[in-house]
Amino acid sequence: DYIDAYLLEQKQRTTEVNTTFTDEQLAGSVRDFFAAGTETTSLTLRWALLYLMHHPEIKQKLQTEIDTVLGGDKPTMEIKDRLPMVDAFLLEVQRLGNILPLNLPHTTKEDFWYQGYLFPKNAIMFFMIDSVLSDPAIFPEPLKFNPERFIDADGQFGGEQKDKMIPFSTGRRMCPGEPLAKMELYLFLTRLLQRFDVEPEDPKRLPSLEGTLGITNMPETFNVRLIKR
Ligand code: HEM
Repeated sequence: DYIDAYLLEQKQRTTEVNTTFTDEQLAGSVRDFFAAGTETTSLTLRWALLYLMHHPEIKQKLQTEIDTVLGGDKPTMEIKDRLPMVDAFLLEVQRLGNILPLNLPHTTKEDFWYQGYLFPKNAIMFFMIDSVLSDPAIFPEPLKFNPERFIDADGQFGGEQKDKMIPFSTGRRMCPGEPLAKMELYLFLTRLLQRFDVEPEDPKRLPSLEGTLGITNMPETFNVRLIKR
């Protein structure tokens, strides 16, 4: 669909001087979508599996919610709002899994001063997502895995802490894939927990929750048992 829309737009701009709708630009955007769209969601799901193994009581809550609302029906976007615990769990996974803690690099287009510091033109800057997601002033007990922090007084997905979550960054360059990523995470997790129990290979030796920091924050390789329900 994206390529179709792009090619149509390109056709309408054939007479435009210096158009950015070039074949090279199209190849670059498609490559970006693959790079930015596959590793991110799969990495988040790997963190989700780890937290499910570490918190069987939360897994149980999620399965009860899913069974009560869906029974055996397929999850759809229409009923998503009726699964607040699923949303809260995924957001807490995004907070502690924190897959892009350093964000992506940005460059200053011109010199500017901020709080007495000069940021020269062409400086490479990282707006650290981690400085927000692990801030105890925003998220009390930030190291504690606690999806309920995103459940409001009415038992719905909401509350102040939810509004402070920025795993997709903020501003004009924030992730354009946010709606797609959220849809994928919700559909995948809900269907998985509806069909399978997620168990560690050895309950006495749970896989580590320590991440390895590169461009992304990646969990160590681990095994998981998926048992048909
Ligand atoms: C859990 C999943 C994802 C997370 C946490 C995530 C997070 C991010 C972050 C933090 C940025 C940098 C924003 C900035 O520079 O301020 C970004 C950029 C981007 N993301 Fe995502 N992303 C996810 C999934 C996706 C998906 C599914 C797609 C598309 C299929 C996507 C496409 C992009 C693109 C194209 C950019 C670059 C935008 C630009 O530079 O203007 N992302 N993402």
